[in-house]
Amino acid sequence: MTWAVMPAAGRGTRFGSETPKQYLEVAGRTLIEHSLRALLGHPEVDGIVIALSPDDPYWAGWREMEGKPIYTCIGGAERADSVLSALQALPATVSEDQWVLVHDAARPCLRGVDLTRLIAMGQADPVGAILAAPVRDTIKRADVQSRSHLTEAREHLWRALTPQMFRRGGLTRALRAALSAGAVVTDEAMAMERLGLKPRLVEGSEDNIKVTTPADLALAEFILKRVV
Ligand SMILES: Nc1ccn([C@@H]2O[C@H](COP(=O)(O)OP(=O)(O)OP(=O)(O)O)[C@@H](O)[C@H]2O)c(=O)n1
Ligand SMILES: C[C@](O)(CO)[C@H](O)COP(=O)(O)O
Repeated sequence: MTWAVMPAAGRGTRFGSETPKQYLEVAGRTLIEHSLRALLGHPEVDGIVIALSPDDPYWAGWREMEGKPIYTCIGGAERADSVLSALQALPATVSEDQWVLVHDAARPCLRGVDLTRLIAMGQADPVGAILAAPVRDTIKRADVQSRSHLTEAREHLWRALTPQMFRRGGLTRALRAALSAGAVVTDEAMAMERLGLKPRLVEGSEDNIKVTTPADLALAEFILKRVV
């Protein structure tokens, strides 16, 4: 069985709305509620800790959903700080060896079949696993004038998604080490990679999008009304 943590303390600056994007509504629910239901509706997820911004007036105050407990904590300045805060706020009954899923509140389109595959492959792996999507476009590396000067070999390029699944203790130690070294850590796998560990990439659905800009919100609505 697994627990989950959800970084939901962002302000959505790239989205540009007064209301933080995780509280915007699509297909009848807020993004955070879609993301919570995708996790807590899965039979192998036992409960969740959500990291919220300290002055969050939008949080609905749920204490359970789909019969699973919801706890909250205060997030931090960066996403990694929020994830670490939520890991530390997990119940004491969640042991150091227990698997934990980290999923963005801003990814409302997570499919149950992808979560099932991630949990199965992650639990069989010595390091852990993340959902990811193979890159389908040609990738260019640009110079300072935004001119293309190199084309990356794309057969080994993936886009990292969430959830990302690691053992509570190992991920906590990896994030603490990265943050105390002042490293920029944009996902959990990066913290593990810094320690020389190689998380398993588990192919997930292309439509498990992260809502970052208004165009993404319209796409999320289309996806949620059709296939998820
Ligand atoms: N200090 C932060 C920053 C982000 N997040 C969360 O991490 C997820 C992914 O981050 P992102 O899409 O970058 O959200 P924001 O930081 O809100 O967006 P922006 O960078 O445009 O401000 C989101 O669910 C966001 O709420 C968080 O918990 N704590
Ligand atoms: C964790 C993540 O969603 C994987 O792609 C991504 O790194 C989050 O980046 P953001 O800039 O915090 O949205």
